[in-house]
Amino acid sequence: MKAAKANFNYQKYTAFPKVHLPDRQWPERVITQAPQWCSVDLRDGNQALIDPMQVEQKERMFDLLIKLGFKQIEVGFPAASQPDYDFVRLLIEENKIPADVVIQVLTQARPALIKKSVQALQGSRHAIIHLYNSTSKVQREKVFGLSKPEIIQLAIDGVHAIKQEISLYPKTKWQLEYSPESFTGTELDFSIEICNAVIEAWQPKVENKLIINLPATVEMSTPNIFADQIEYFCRHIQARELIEISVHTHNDRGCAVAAAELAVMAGADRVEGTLLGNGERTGNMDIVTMAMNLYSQGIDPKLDLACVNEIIHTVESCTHIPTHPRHPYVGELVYTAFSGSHQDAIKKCLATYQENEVWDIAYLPIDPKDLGRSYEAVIRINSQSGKGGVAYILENYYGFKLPAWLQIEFAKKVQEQTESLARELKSAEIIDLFHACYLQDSCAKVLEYHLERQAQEMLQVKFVVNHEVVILKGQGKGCLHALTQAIGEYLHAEIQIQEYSEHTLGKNSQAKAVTYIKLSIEDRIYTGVAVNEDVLSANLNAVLAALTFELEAAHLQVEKATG
Ligand SMILES: CC(=O)SCCNC(=O)CCNC(=O)[C@H](O)C(C)(C)COP(=O)(O)OP(=O)(O)OC[C@H]1O[C@@H](n2cnc3c(N)ncnc32)[C@H](O)[C@@H]1OP(=O)(O)O
Ligand SMILES: CC(C)C(=O)C(=O)O
Ligand SMILES: [Mg+2]
Repeated sequence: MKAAKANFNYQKYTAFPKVHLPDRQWPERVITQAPQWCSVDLRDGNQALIDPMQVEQKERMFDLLIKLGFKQIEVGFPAASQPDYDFVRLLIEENKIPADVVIQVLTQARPALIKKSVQALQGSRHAIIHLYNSTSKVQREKVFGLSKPEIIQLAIDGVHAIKQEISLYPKTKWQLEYSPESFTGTELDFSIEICNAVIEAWQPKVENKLIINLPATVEMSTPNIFADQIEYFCRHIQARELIEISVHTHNDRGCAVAAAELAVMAGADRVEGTLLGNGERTGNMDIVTMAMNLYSQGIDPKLDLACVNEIIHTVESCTHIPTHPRHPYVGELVYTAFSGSHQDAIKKCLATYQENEVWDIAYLPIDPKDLGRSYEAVIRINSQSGKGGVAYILENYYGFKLPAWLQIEFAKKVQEQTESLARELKSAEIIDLFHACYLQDSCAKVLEYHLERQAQEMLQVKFVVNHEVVILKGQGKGCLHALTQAIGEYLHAEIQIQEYSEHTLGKNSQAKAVTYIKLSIEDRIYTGVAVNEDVLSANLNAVLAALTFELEAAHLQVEKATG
């Protein structure tokens, strides 16, 4: 794209006016149930695409929306394009609309377009015809060149044209949705005036309510101001009991979800949006995010969003718009922690979490498993990670429960590696590094041992050093003590056991034992890790592994001295 010369100048803009509503009620309200959702993926989402969907793609998207549980779906703008018209016909003629689902189509207030839209819907059981016209000052004055009464007349004429067309198809249950398009840029009292005129022209009934949809066609203010607009509208519109208030927010300021949520607190009954937020400019309100926000508060979102991968796949294949890896709830990276303190906190919380208790895990607003994500991706290791994350990987994927001192030691080696490679280390690379550091085949290992319990433990142990068999004998308070005493004599050094722990690696009867040991000779520290079917062998091998280098050096000295 060729860059235009920038002319960054905030003085070109002015603040959006506040709504005078000193006794506003919405800030004290909480959302306790899901609104009526209406998907506009197949219309608003579609009209924003570089290549609008073909009938086959629309079918796939429609099937997904049904699967997720949408009961109202705006399926297109049938007067605008042939694929949109054909798709509506296909849904009706091939009986693809479930009995509890209502389709909706959009039309401008122009007689020819209304006629075609109603024709497209003929034969449907229940349909919502969605009429819109722009009402904002800028649109009235600069786009339409019409006065306020003329704009009202345009809407009224549209309602009458719809009434006339639908009278030809009495078997269909017709519902009207009216949108004063560009509501956010419209004087509130004028929005109310035009909607009252539409109510009077349509004459809604309790059993067939008129939907009045208040769009943030362009998001122009903070969400609290939008909420004020909605509450003001709800309090002043006539026949509130005969209408459903719907909102349709766009994301120009990045607050479409927040605006829709506050609008529901302010009295909206219904919310229009798209899956993952595709739509004009910065997109429509993302229904997945808003529904998951409800879910995360323990509220039934009335949509089943568990099949996240299918949602992403279908949306991407129909829109050709990739999903951001940090997209709320569904992005590839949103349940992943790279940073040390986050990993540590997640690891500690998950360790104590019991199935079916209220979810309360640091840094994870919901359980990734609810959306089919595994914990595998939760903790990933790069140079920002700490011992907690590394320990989590070793314990959860490979069964090694490193003692705290070894977590610290090994995390340093991991960090050296991530820094030198300047990238993430995959879990397989972490276990490889662990093997390379502590579990090398070349470590000295016991061939045979004999242990006799007398006043002290008497140990005889046979192992290979520098390809030669060495036999040592020692005694002590336990086998480890006996072995370090025996090796100490061989090395002419005093060996101290600083740390020791062991656990089983795995859960079945064939589970192996793993021993972690930290030894010291003077101020030198030696770490040993060993895995064996037999706990005693694991203990002995851990000591030998820690001291392999010293044993090899001492063995060479002995060889030299004895010729
Ligand atoms: C905020 C929204 O998302 S609104 C929905 C917008 N979606 C779309 O526009 C997608 C589909 N639209 C289209 O394919 C085309 O615009 C069509 C087929 C509907 C109409 O096409 P055309 O008549 O050829 O062209 P165009 O859209 O430029 O028409 C603009 C005219 O319609 C008028 N108009 C625009 N909106 C409306 C409306 N809601 N009600 C009545 N008249 C309207 C304009 O004032 C303008 O009138 P003018 O010709 O007297 O200047
Ligand atoms: C047609 C209307 C509802 C619309 O899409 C908008 O105003 O954003
Ligand atoms: Mg829109």
